[in-house]
Amino acid sequence: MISAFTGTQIRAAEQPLLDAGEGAVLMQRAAYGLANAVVRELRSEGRRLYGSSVTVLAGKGNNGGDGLFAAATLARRGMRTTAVLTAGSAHPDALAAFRAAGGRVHVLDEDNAEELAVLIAGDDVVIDAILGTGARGGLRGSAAELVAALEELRPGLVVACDTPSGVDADTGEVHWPVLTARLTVAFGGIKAGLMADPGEGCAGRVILVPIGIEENLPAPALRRFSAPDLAAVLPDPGRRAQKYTRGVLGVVAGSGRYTGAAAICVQAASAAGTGMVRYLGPEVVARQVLARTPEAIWEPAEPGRVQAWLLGPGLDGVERLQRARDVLASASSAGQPAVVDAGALELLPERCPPNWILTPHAGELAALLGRGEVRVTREDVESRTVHFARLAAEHTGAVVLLKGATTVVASPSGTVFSQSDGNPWMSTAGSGDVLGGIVGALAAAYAESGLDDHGPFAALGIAPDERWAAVAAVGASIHGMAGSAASRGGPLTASGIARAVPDVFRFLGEYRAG
Ligand SMILES: NC(=O)C1=CN([C@@H]2O[C@H](COP(=O)(O)OP(=O)(O)OC[C@H]3O[C@@H](n4cnc5c(N)ncnc54)[C@H](OP(=O)(O)O)[C@@H]3O)[C@@H](O)[C@H]2O)[C@@H](O)CC1
Ligand SMILES: Nc1ncnc2c1ncn2[C@@H]1O[C@H](COP(=O)(O)OP(=O)(O)O)[C@@H](O)[C@H]1O
Ligand SMILES: [K+]
Repeated sequence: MISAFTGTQIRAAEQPLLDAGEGAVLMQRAAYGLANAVVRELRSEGRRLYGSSVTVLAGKGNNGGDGLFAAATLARRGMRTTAVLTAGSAHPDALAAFRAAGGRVHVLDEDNAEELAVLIAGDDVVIDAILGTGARGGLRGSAAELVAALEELRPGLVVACDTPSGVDADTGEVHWPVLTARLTVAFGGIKAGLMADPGEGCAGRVILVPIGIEENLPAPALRRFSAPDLAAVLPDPGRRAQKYTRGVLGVVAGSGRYTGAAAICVQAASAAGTGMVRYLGPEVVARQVLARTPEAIWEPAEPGRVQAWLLGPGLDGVERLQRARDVLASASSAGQPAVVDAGALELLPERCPPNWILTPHAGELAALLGRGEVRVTREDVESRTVHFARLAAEHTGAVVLLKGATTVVASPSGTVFSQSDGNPWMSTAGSGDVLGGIVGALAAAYAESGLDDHGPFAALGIAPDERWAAVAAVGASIHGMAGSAASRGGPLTASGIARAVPDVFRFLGEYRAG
């Protein structure tokens, strides 16, 4: 698992070493890692170090110290180096080292921000070391002006020191302006704000430089499944598997108006390895569902046994909504997991069971919170994704999967997962229905087994009260990977994402085997 931590957690992990007088050693390790990352990045672009230029934007704290020490190393290796001190003063030892290595220093003031921005934009590399985990709020005054001007000028390779200045390291909230980084070099632990939107969008690729505090780190604030973890947890039918042990998913979706949503989510659930899909809906929709997925079973009356439910995609009309309400009530009393999307989100009881997974986008989450008297807009949710996903999980008692470029999953216990495996082509109609089908299929597969203490989630150290959130995160990741496979850099359709799902399972299966 990829782990991420709050600034407070990282600082607490640093404290014993600071108390032991090792602060300078930590900073040297960070600076060395940062300088090496810049060198590797330049070389990977086929550029020579000697004669290339770098400017470090250095704030007055330790983040600026890291940046100045790193720039001193780069100066010694032949780069033309400049420092812009954004707060007048800087870490004394780091500044001395930088000057001793031959670096040039400018001090940002009220009048020279635009002029400096033009100079810096001509450099090959810009290191953003203005603010790190000690930041309170965003950039202000001349530093804000400089960064805003520089961002407009589209500078060369921007490397953020520990975190892009202006991104809240804990939450991913962004205080504009921010210099969008191509690479962020994080020290000791990745900051949680680099794995949640909108912060993740400013961080570029994130690499971790260990600095010797790792043993002191507590349980992470946020986790992400990577390919080996997915391979380890994916349902793997045993030799004597049969369709009922693989998981049966009941689907309440679609209406005369939105037939496609039902067809797509059933197709996706089938593609994601469910043993059987039972479709509950009107005949006119069922015809389309079966035309696309003849393997599905249409249940016009009381359905046969199911292990999990998916409700909501394309749901509309009084009669259909009442059916969904009845199914939710029986799922609740039977203890069955349910994936609740779109139209069914407004049918939720005040408290949901912890094995229900709600899959709103930002607008739907704002509406959901509004029912609990939290008045927020879609934009509010988009700017504080982790905060509002957690709040909704706390209020509803269910797992909340908030869809987006980065999808955040909050469990009612407070745990947060985040996945970012897709691409912007996936923002297309029906894409969310595919996600619903995938998560529904996984919920059915894991309902019978897999989530107990002998299952693969336990083996990854995921606590019992985090496991349904983990299932949702696995679904989000498979959805993103299928989107990437379907897109290969070009447009895609939701059906194309669904068709690519078996390839993702195959890829991960080979990963497991090899
Ligand atoms: N601890 C360690 O040994 C290690 C730490 N490491 C590194 O240190 C970083 C944390 O360093 P840090 O704690 O010095 O804080 P940092 O992020 O540089 O900035 C805070 C400074 O800026 C100021 N300031 C605050 N907000 C502001 C704003 N909005 N706009 C303008 N100014 C603002 C604030 O001053 P104040 O306003 O409080 O007077 C303070 O002086 C961490 O991210 C990592 O890179 C690594 O080297 C490993 C070892
Ligand atoms: N920019 C993006 N990058 C990656 N994935 C995205 C992006 N925008 C949307 N998605 C994904 O596409 C899906 C869209 O779902 P949703 O908003 O419910 O659309 P619809 O209702 O049209 O199906 C979500 O799973 C979301 O995570
Ligand atoms: K920074």
